[in-house]
Amino acid sequence: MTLEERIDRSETRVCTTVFPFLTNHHDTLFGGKAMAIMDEVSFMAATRFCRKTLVTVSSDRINFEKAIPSGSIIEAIGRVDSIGRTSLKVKVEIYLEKMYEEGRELAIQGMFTFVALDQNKQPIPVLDGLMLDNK
Ligand SMILES: CC(=O)SCCNC(=O)CCNC(=O)[C@H](O)C(C)(C)COP(=O)(O)OP(=O)(O)OC[C@H]1O[C@@H](n2cnc3c(N)ncnc32)[C@H](O)[C@@H]1OP(=O)(O)O
Repeated sequence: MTLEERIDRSETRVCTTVFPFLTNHHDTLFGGKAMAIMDEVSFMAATRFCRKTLVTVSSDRINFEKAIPSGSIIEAIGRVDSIGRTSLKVKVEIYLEKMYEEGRELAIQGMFTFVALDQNKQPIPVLDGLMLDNK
């Protein structure tokens, strides 16, 4: 498998309905809940990519571009964006769909960085043991 194929295969999508337990006093998706969804979907994508123990080390520039009303459907997509030595970055986008209309739009995006750790919680190379083709 090539690196690009491994990235494609590990792309992770999670859909959920914005029910009231996810909203704020504006009746829109609470930013902190959105960030939790983004952390989890990016964690799953990163783990599926390298199958190693990972911790979140940072999140970069999360842009809340559109408010997401209660009662919407959202889809969070996590995809490995770049790979360092012991860390990797995952781009996350959240798309907003209205329940009774076709189409969707990008509402939130951000980047999450994870570090691969060994049993002693020390950073280890992300790509070690992945048997990648050079194709
Ligand atoms: C899934 C979860 O819920 S995890 C819970 C939340 N996360 C945590 O508790 C993690 C707590 N943090 C830690 O344990 C430590 O910071 C560690 C182990 C992640 C990193 O320790 P460090 O001493 O910084 O390790 P080190 O300096 O070797 O850096 C390791 C890698 O992380 C990268 N890194 C470290 N800090 C940051 C940062 N703030 N932002 C981006 N990358 C970073 C480094 O550039 C390096 O990447 P590279 O090898 O690809 O070049």
